[in-house]
Amino acid sequence: MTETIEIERRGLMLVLSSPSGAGKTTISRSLLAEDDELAMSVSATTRAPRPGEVEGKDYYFMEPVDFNLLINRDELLEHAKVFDNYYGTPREPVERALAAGKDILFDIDWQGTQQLAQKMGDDLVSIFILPPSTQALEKRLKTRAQDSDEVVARRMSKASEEISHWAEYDYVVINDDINRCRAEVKAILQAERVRRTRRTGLLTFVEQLREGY
Ligand SMILES: Nc1ncnc2c1ncn2[C@@H]1O[C@H](COP(=O)(O)OP(=O)(O)OP(=O)(O)O)[C@@H](O)[C@H]1O
Ligand SMILES: Nc1nc2c(ncn2[C@@H]2O[C@H](COP(=O)(O)O)[C@@H](O)[C@H]2O)c(=O)[nH]1
Repeated sequence: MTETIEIERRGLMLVLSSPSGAGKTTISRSLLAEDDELAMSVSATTRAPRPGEVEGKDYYFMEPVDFNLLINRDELLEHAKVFDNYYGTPREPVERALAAGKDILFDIDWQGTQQLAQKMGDDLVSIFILPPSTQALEKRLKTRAQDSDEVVARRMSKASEEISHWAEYDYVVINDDINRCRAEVKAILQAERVRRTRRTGLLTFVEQLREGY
């Protein structure tokens, strides 16, 4: 029987950004369902819950005054105003997961990604998801049927501005076919996990190899 060699490594932070409706939530759910080493960062937001959204699973929903408290106590790793609401990443769960060697998935906008990139450096791997066309994007937002016409129109009006940040990301994936898109994101995650600089156990392993073990 072949022995499986596990090399110790640091956890990584995988960020997905896109214009609203391009498919981040869909891709995230599917990755999480089949990957035990990956945990989702659950954001805090002042947005009202959509039908079916669960407190503590989809978001921590809160009043602006409570969101401000998190900012003042430095309990958010990053935060931003997106489409008239505030969103932020609670610091403690991320630090705990990274310390346990888990990888963490973030569904955040370009402002949050810029803040995390400054703070976390090489631990961050960022992917920008593009829709196949503007028409497809609008259709997805309408078919999702969870936001009012006004909200959909507002998000569409911001899509071009969001997309203008594509070149700030490590990878860009087009979500035309969901299976292919998911496979590409999975391949990026797999490759980043075996990046030499992340594998803290490699030095000892190689030294032992060279000593004849
Ligand atoms: N490749 C695809 N083809 C067709 N529909 C898709 C595809 N990917 C996602 N969708 C659908 O598009 C809608 C929007 O997807 P999703 O909610 O994942 O987007 P999002 O990027 O998370 O949006 P937001 O930023 O608003 O949270 C959903 O109804 C989803 O089922
Ligand atoms: N900077 C951050 N952006 C976030 C965070 N959580 C979500 N988001 C982004 O907000 C928009 C809208 O999300 P929705 O759930 O209301 O459709 C989307 O682009 C998310 O990526 C966060 O913690 N920080």
